[in-house]
Amino acid sequence: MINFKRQANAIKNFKENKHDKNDPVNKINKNAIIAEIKVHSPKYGDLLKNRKELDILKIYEEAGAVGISYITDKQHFNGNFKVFEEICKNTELPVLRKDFITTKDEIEKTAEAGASTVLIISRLLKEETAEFVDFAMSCGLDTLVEVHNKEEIEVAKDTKTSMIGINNRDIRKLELDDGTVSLTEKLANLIPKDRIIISESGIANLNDLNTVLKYTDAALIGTSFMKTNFETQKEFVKSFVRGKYE
Ligand SMILES: O=P(O)(O)OC[C@@H](O)[C@@H](O)c1c[nH]c2ccccc12
Repeated sequence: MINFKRQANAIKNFKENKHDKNDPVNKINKNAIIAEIKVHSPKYGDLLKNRKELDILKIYEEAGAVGISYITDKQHFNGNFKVFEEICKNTELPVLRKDFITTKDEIEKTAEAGASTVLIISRLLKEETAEFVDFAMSCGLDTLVEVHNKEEIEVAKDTKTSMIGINNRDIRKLELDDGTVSLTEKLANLIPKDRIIISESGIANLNDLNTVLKYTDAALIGTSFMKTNFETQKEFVKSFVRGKYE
């Protein structure tokens, strides 16, 4: 039986369109969207705006997201590990932990929290990237290895990671750049098709989404989902999942 709490399985299943046709949400799902509960961004400041993370989680679930992402980094993104644990406990969707992880202890902690996937940033871990992927897999986690240029794709290809994420933003600029989806267009063809390819960051509208999904299996979106207000958020996310504005 396929374990849908595993992010890589969930995306594959989504793509092959094998989801339960009787399920009213899945029936109309078209695009595999990992929705990020992003409470703060270095560029826009507070994105939560008095809402509750778990309420946003419900909205993302109801809108048909294929997975959830949460940034636990406190310094730049005001993340909170306790909130991350709560998110993992309160959803059947696979949850991705985003942080600037450089120790194996943090990977173990991620697995213990009940996450599905851990982000491994090749720019940070360099020649240790493959070892961190192996370690995360031995803890029962899926891995998303993040890349931003050709050299980093070479590093990612030398690992056993099931998923490779092209970050359209440059993490060295800590999100003060807008990111450009043309980076996905440029780099995606360099990644072998046996890996699940995810386009991350700077996806603001359906045009951007359609562009990246020509080359990738899934898209990871935070800021533009968080910037819509609570009342319209579900419809907005749904429009990305369905690939059309209603
Ligand atoms: O808010 P955006 O532009 O939709 O991006 C989401 C996500 O890709 C971004 O938050 C991110 C990508 N890689 C990271 C590494 C650490 C912290 C955050 C990130």
